[in-house]
Amino acid sequence: MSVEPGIVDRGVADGPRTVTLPARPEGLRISADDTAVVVIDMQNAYATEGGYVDLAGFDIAGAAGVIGKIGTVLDTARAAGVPVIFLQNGWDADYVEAGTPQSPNYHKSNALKTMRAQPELKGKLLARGGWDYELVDALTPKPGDIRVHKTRYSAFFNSQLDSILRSRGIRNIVFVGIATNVCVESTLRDGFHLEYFGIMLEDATHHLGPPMMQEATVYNVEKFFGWVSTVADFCGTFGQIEKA
Ligand SMILES: NC(=O)N/C=C\C(=O)O
Repeated sequence: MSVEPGIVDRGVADGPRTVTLPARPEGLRISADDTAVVVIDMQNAYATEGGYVDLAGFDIAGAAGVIGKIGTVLDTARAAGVPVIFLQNGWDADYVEAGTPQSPNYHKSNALKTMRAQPELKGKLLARGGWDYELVDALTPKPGDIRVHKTRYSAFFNSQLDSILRSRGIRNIVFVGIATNVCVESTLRDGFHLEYFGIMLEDATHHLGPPMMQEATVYNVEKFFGWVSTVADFCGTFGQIEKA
């Protein structure tokens, strides 16, 4: 249902916790009461030199730049009483959760491939309990934030995420994190099929691979799976809301 041209409004009640978030292709009329921020995989593995994607040969130069932006988004969300949910990607220390050679993950995961090529890294990459798996220091969760473990690219697959969101009445998910074109996009797409409204803050996400990967996901989200907004627009709207 769209009551104003250029605004998607599914009928949320007006009130001090309802905002119109500027986004593409339309603005979204949403309430802080049914919105959560989901932070995808801001772990040393993906955002710190010496972590998995760096060791696997990806360029992580741009990753550090999103950490501060995500911090700003999270401060705004917490002040507005919007739940903050951190996803952490990886497996148990014995890699049972990573799958056997019968799993495509065994063959496609660049972390598993890197450890097979460099056996001295075994047990270090994306293993729960280790430095690589930990969230970057600057984004340490605050009291009230929620952490969710995941074992595949989509945060909805075999995780607690869906029930955590449903039990809080969440309908809108604001996505930040790494990597735009892998775990962010996979999760936003699965969320679409589960009837969540997915909003990606484009300047608080970072891609793996060439810059066109960021552009491709922005295009996909805007055109097919959700909405694209920015840190300034999120903070400019949700920043006006006070905790209930
Ligand atoms: N967090 C991600 O987007 N991860 C991408 C690749 C991987 O985990 O191997």
